[in-house]
Amino acid sequence: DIRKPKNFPPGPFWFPLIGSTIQVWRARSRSKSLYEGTAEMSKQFGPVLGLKVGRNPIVIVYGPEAYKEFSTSIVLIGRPDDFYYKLRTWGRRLGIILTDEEFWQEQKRFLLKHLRQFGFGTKNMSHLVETEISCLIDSIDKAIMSEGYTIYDMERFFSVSILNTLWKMMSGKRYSNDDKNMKELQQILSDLFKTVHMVGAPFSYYPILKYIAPGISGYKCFINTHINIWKFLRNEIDYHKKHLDTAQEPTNLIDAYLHVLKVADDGSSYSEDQLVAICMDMFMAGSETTNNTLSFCFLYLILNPDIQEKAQEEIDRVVGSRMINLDDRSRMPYAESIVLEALRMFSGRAFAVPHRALKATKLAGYSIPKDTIITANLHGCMMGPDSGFEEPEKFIPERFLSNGEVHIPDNFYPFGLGKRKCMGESLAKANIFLFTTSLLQKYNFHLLQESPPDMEIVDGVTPAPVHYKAKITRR
Ligand code: HEM
Repeated sequence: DIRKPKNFPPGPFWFPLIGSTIQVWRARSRSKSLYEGTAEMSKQFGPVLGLKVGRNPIVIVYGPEAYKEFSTSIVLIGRPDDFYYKLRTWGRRLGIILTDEEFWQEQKRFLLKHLRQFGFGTKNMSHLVETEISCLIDSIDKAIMSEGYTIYDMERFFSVSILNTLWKMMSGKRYSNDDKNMKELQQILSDLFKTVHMVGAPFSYYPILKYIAPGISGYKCFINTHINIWKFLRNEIDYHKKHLDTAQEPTNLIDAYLHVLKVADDGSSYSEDQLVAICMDMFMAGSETTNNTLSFCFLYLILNPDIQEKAQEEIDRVVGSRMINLDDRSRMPYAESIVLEALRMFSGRAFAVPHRALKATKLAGYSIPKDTIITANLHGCMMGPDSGFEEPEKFIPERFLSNGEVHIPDNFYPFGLGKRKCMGESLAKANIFLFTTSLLQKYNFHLLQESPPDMEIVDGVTPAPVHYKAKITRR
């Protein structure tokens, strides 16, 4: 314990070499997930928890007050060396150069400007999502036709459609709902997210595991996923390079980037590797998050038919049978409250993307040395004792309504706060709103009596409900 930095946040004893790994591992095994395990530790040691896993000091904040101070700090805004912590070092060795944080601001500005140009956060985004919904509805209608109902495995129900809404802006391309390659790629990504964790993976803390237990430590899965996604992105970028016409206005982000690359100075942050890195980050950040939030949403909808009915009453009254678009959102507070409650259910089981201290600083009066990794267990803000949400485990959309209008409490930050706030908030919310309402407009979602959903949560980079099925009938 003597090696703890002075005034470091309180936490369990640090053993030589392994730090507090055993205590974290025990807490996780007791409560079945890392978010619940570290929530227990935060109750014991306080809202700013000091840990050490392997060689790495890690601070985990819990609860609204500590979270606000952490995420609005102007010092705690770095990312770990590599985006998903030590894991990415291996990506680099494989030739996958990842987004360097010095360049991030310039790249982020570029990304936001151009994604907007291709539809992000604009009216065009509504059309883009509507196209995907129409395709999904066509395939459900076909499946329902013969028997009058269909049964879907909800784990991958939305995945290709959701990725398309992002990929259309990034690459100008969409994939069919049953595209085998895309389904496979997403399955690989989803497997990785279940094997590793936002705060790292066993092999990132104990490199020896790569050699003695490549399977169990998640190492094999990590390498396979990166190789597969990297190959996919490289092919995509090569295709764009081959067909690039600089005389034409670009119509997607990859082309816009390649245009800039042609005229960029040597000293700028633009490079082809950087483009691969951006695509990789967007691919990783943008699909599983929204997909899993929708999985939580539909799980609670099939468990609560009365909530489906209330949403359908609002849809029928406000929209009728025409296609729903984003302009309808302001007139549909009940549907909007379902979106917010689904986001609470997802992020209440998640950790924020880890940050790194750019220099030594203070947090809640404790000393945080330079390069300490800090993350937030969002359970504290969404479901914890200080969250302000009553009966937090229950799906109650009405908690976001006051006098019939949407009311968002102060400590509700599913997309983070401050400089490192999520870039995809508008797309994620648009997708969750439009997919949920458009499907409820046409269908009822039922519990499958013979295989009721297990209410366990799959722990990992992005939490998800355990695999469940739903029976879908026309309304
Ligand atoms: C339900 C869906 C989503 C949730 C709950 C979510 C949540 C978050 C959170 C909590 C962060 C970390 C904030 C921090 O570090 O303080 C984040 C970062 C990020 N998200 Fe999302 N996100 C979602 C969807 C998306 C989508 C659709 C995209 C892509 C368009 C996206 C792109 C990003 C990026 C690029 C970052 C890193 C930003 C940076 O480092 O500056 N996210 N997200």
